[in-house]
Amino acid sequence: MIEFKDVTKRYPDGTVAVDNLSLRIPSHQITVFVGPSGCGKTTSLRMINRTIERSSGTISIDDEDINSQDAVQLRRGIGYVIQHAGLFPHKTVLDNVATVPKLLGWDKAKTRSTALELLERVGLDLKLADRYPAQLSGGQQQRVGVARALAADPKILLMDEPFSAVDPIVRNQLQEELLRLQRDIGKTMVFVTHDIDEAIKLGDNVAVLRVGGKLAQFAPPAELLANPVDEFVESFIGKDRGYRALTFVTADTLRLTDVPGELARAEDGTPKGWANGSGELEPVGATFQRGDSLRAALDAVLTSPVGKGVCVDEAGKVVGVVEYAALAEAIRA
Ligand SMILES: Nc1ncnc2c1ncn2[C@@H]1O[C@H](COP(=O)(O)OP(=O)(O)OP(=O)(O)O)[C@@H](O)[C@H]1O
Repeated sequence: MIEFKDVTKRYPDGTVAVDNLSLRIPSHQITVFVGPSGCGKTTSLRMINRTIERSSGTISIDDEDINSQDAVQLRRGIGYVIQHAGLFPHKTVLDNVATVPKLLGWDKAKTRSTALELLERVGLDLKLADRYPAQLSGGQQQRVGVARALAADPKILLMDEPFSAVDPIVRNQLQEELLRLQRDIGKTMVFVTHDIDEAIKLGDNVAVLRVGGKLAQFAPPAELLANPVDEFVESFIGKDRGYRALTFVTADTLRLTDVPGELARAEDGTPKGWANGSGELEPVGATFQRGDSLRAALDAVLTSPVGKGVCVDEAGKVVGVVEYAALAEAIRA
C-alpha cells in the first residue's frame, strides 16, 4: 500500500500544487489520479518516486516512509512511464527495455531474455527489437515504454498520461492491453490522466482532484458514477453517468426468455439472423454473455432489429434473449 498522509507540495514560487492530500493506494490494483489541467496529478505521482520532493506530510510504501530510503534505490523499485514514452532515441528497442537490468548489473543473457519476454508480454512483434524508437508508431513506443518500466519487476508502476499522445483507436487498444497485463502481473499501479472515461475504464479506484491540489473524491468508479460527492465531481464526470454506471453491473441475473422461432441459428447454435417474414434474415446486432455488463445487454437490445438482445455462451451459442422489460427490471433493481 502507498499511503499519503497530509501531503502538501508548495513550489518555490509559492504555488500550492498539492494541498493536504491523504489517501491510501491499495497494492495490486490500479489507482487513477484524474482532474483538470493543473490540479496536481503529476506532482502527486512524482512525489511517490521522489522525482519531486514533498514540502510536508508523509508518503509511505508498505508502512515505510519513502524519505527513510535512498532516492535512487527507491526509484529502482518503481517503474515509470510517461507520455511519448520518453525512450532513449539512440538506443534500440531491446536496449531501451534493458536499461534498468543493465544498471543493476544483470548478466547479458538474462537481460536479453527478460527484455524479449517483456516485449512479447506487451504485445510487440519481436522483429521490432532492433529498431530505434523513431522507427516505431506512437502506440508501439508506448508499449516499449511499459516494457522498459517493468524490466526490473518493480512492485509499483507509475504512469503519467501514458496513452494521451496516440489516436483514440490505438489508445483503446493500449487500455485493453494494460488491463490484460494487469490481470497477469497484479502490480500496484498509479495512473494519471485528465480523461475521466479512461479513469473509469482503468481504475479500481479513482482519485478526483480539483485545481489547487485538493482531493475531491476517492472511490471505485461505480461509486463515483452513482454518488458524486459534489457538483464539481458531477460535472467532471460528465453526462450519461447513469448509463455509464451500467458498465459496473453484471448481466448475471437478467431474466432471459426462450429463444423465439424467428431467431435463425446455425447448426453449431450460433445466431444467424432474425427472420423478417419475407424470407430474409436481418442481422442479429450485438450479442452479450452472462458475465458481461448490463450496458452490453442494453446495447444488444438497442442494436437488435426486433428489440430483443441475444445472449450467447462462450462458444457463441445462443442461450436466450432478453427483452426491454426484463432489462428495465434489472436496471431498476
Ligand atoms: N516546477 C514548478 N514550479 C512552480 N509551479 C509548478 C511547477 N510544476 C508544476 N507547477 C504548478 O503546480 C500545479 C500542478 O501542476 P501539475 O503538473 O502537478 O498538474 P497536473 O494536474 O498534472 O496538470 P496537467 O494535467 O496539465 O499535466 C500547476 O498550477 C502548475 O503550474
